[in-house]
Amino acid sequence: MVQKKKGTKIVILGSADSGKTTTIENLLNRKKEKITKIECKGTTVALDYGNTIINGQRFHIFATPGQERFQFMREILSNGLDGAIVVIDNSEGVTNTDIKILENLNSSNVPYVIFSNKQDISPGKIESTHINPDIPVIPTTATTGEGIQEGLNILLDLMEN
Ligand SMILES: Nc1nc2c(ncn2[C@@H]2O[C@H](COP(=O)(O)OP(=O)(O)OP(=O)(O)O)[C@@H](O)[C@H]2O)c(=O)[nH]1
Repeated sequence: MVQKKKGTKIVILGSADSGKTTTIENLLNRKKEKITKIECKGTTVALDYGNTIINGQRFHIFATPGQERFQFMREILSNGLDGAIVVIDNSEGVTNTDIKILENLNSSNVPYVIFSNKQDISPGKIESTHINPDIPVIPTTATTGEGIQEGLNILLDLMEN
C-alpha cells in the first residue's frame, strides 16, 4: 500500500554549536509550538523536533546533532527530507562537517538555504568554495531571531518552485 504523505519535512543541519537548536526554538516558539529535544548537557544527541502549520500546510521540522559522532543521526533524519536549512556559525566559518553536509545537499535535488549565524558576534559574509552560488545565504542571529523567519520564507519559496 502506498502511504499518503502527511506534511512536509524540513531538516536543520550544521556543525556542533552552530545554533541549530536555537534556530528551531526561534521558529517554533514564536508560534507557541512544542519542541521535543533529545539532548545531554545542552548538546543534541539525537534530535529536536516540532511541527507547525504554515499557510494551511503541516511542516515537520527536525534539528540534527552537529557532533561528528552523531553523523548516523544526520543520515537517518535526512531520509525523505523536502527542504533543508544549513546553520553555519559565521564566527567559526565553514567546517569539515559543513563541507560534507553541503556536498551531500549539492549532489541532491533537495532545496536548501544557508543561515550564516551568530551575526551579532561575527557580522559579515561567509566565504567558501563549497557554497554553491545559486544557494541563498541568509545572515541570522538565532538568539534574537534576526533573519530566521525571512530565511524560512526564502526556503518555502524554493520548495514551491
Ligand atoms: N551570540 C550568539 N550565540 C548563539 C547564536 N545562536 C546560538 N548561539 C549560542 O550558541 C550555543 C550553541 O547553540 P545551539 O543552538 O545549542 O547549537 P546547536 O547547533 O544546536 O548545537 P549541537 O546540538 O551541539 O550541535 C548556545 O550557547 C547558543 O545560545 C547567535 O546567533 N548568536
